[in-house]
Amino acid sequence: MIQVEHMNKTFKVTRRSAGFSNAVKALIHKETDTIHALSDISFSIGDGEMVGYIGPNGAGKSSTIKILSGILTPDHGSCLINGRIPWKDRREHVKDIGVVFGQRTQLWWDVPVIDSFELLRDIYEIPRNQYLTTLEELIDLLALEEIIKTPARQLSLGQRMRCEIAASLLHTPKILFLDEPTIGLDAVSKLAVRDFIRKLNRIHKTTVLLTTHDMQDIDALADRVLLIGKGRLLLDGTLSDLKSRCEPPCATLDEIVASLYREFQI
Ligand SMILES: Nc1ncnc2c1ncn2[C@@H]1O[C@H](COP(=O)(O)OP(=O)(O)OP(=O)(O)O)[C@@H](O)[C@H]1O
Repeated sequence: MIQVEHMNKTFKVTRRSAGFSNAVKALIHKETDTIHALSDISFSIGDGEMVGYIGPNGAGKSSTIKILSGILTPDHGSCLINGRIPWKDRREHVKDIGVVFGQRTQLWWDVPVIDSFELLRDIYEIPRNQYLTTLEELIDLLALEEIIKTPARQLSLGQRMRCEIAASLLHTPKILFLDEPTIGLDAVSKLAVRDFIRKLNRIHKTTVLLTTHDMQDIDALADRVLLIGKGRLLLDGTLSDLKSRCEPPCATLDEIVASLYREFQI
């Protein structure tokens, strides 16, 4: 169970003007701007739900995932995941969650993927028998047999993403956070990733929170959608709720979402 209440997050950034003299001035007198990444965000997600978290660039999606993963601390508000506060109970919390950031890797670049998996087994202290059973299932479902002995740097993006997803699940977490897992993937790889996430949810009842700009991911995977814009939660409903808000002639999900972004001026 994920419970987020009145969560706020700001970032302070140093204001910089172009030119050498301004750079010198900035060394002496720093001016800062405050970015309101998240403002009063509340939602809850039940066990086994698959929820899409959508919004335009800079809306606050990754900041939310980082807070839920325990990487960032919010300024105000509460967040409880399976009864734990992510950034305070990090050691225990990470055993319950898997995280995939589509734009980053958790695999060691120069070693065969299987060696990264072994290292993760040590880090998560996964009992060997449990590890071997999970690994066998992941190799099968994600078709990793042919690529598992290859160093991550030699893999295509689609192959690497399948390995990233496997890496995030070796410790059989109950919750999976996916931040743009299909970014840059070709049609075949996207379908493989979507198919796997559906199976994972069906077989293991894994809770999935998915951020993406690909509305076909949402169509294929999300039972429920949270729409965020400028750090505020604007909609929480099913995909049909979302579709019903758009006046015709919205034909595609992209058009529906674009019209919602216009409606909410985000
Ligand atoms: N470490 C940081 N320092 C300063 N500002 C940040 C930092 N991380 C995020 N922000 C700002 O917070 C806001 C929300 O960013 P966030 O990455 O959460 O958005 P997002 O919805 O994931 O965007 P995208 O779809 O482009 O990935 C943006 O204005 C961003 O510039």
